[in-house]
Amino acid sequence: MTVAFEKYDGAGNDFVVVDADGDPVEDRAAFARVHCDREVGVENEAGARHGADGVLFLSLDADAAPPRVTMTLVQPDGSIAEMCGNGARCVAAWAADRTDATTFDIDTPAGTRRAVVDDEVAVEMGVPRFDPADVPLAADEPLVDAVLDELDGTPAAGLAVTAVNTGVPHAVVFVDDVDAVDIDAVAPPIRHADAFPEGANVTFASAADEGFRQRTYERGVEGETRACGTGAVAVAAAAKRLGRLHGGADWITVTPPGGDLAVAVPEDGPARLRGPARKRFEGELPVPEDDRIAGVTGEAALGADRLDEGSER
Ligand SMILES: N[C@@H](CCC[C@H](N)C(=O)O)C(=O)O
Repeated sequence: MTVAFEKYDGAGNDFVVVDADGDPVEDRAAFARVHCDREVGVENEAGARHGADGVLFLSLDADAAPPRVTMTLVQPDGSIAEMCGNGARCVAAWAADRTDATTFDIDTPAGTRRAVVDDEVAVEMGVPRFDPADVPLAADEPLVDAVLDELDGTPAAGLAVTAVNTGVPHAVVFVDDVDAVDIDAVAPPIRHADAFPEGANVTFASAADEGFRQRTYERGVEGETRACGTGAVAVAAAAKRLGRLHGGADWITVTPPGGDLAVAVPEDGPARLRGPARKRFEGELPVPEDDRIAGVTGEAALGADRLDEGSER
């Protein structure tokens, strides 16, 4: 059995998109594990890049005003993310490709988010939260620019971490140069720290001309992605809290490896995230049974098995 899919990306954060209305995928976690695999997953249009940062299962109510989309992001390890900023922007682009509308309400596990499509896509991201119960954080006080003793003896020792929830938990670390960070070594001890009972995405930021450069190691992907929207908002929110935002501009530029994102974190309202999002290609994908796809090589099955090991938060 196969299912129709489209591939979208938002500033390089890429997703397999499946219309959930009438979709035959019963085991969504198995589907995501197999097709997101960066070695053997879905190929891009040039055959140059495999896999994806997640699968968006979407249900569109085009008759609502504005049209509504229910969004479920299943990550490469099979977990469901409460929110995804670039995913939400891809959702709006997907809905705009199917309707005459330019404004959409997107229902996510983190709440409903309003998105507007023009030459780019802007999405409302909620108010960043620092309270320990909201992150969540195993602490009585917010974790702001603090060194965690539990990181002693790890490659992350001595780094100052700010914890913030921008729909999902982020640990933000400001460094002099994000490109100098050995992210696969430094991020995992923070991502799995006891301070974060549900784990955390780990976002590194360094000051740039009009904002910040960003690199994020994502929970659920268990690796670095080319962009992360909740991470970009986390950088701006943490920078604001720490007095690192200068100039008073409404919007700042946050630049992950995949392209520029614009972020606003006003005093009195939800954060906003703006940037490119577009469809790349489409096709049909086999629906796996028990993490295996009939007719796909043993290498694919090995990839799926390997990802099983990382499926716990
Ligand atoms: N790439 C996303 C974030 C997805 C969620 C994250 N991996 C988690 O499990 O918290 C974004 O653009 O925000």
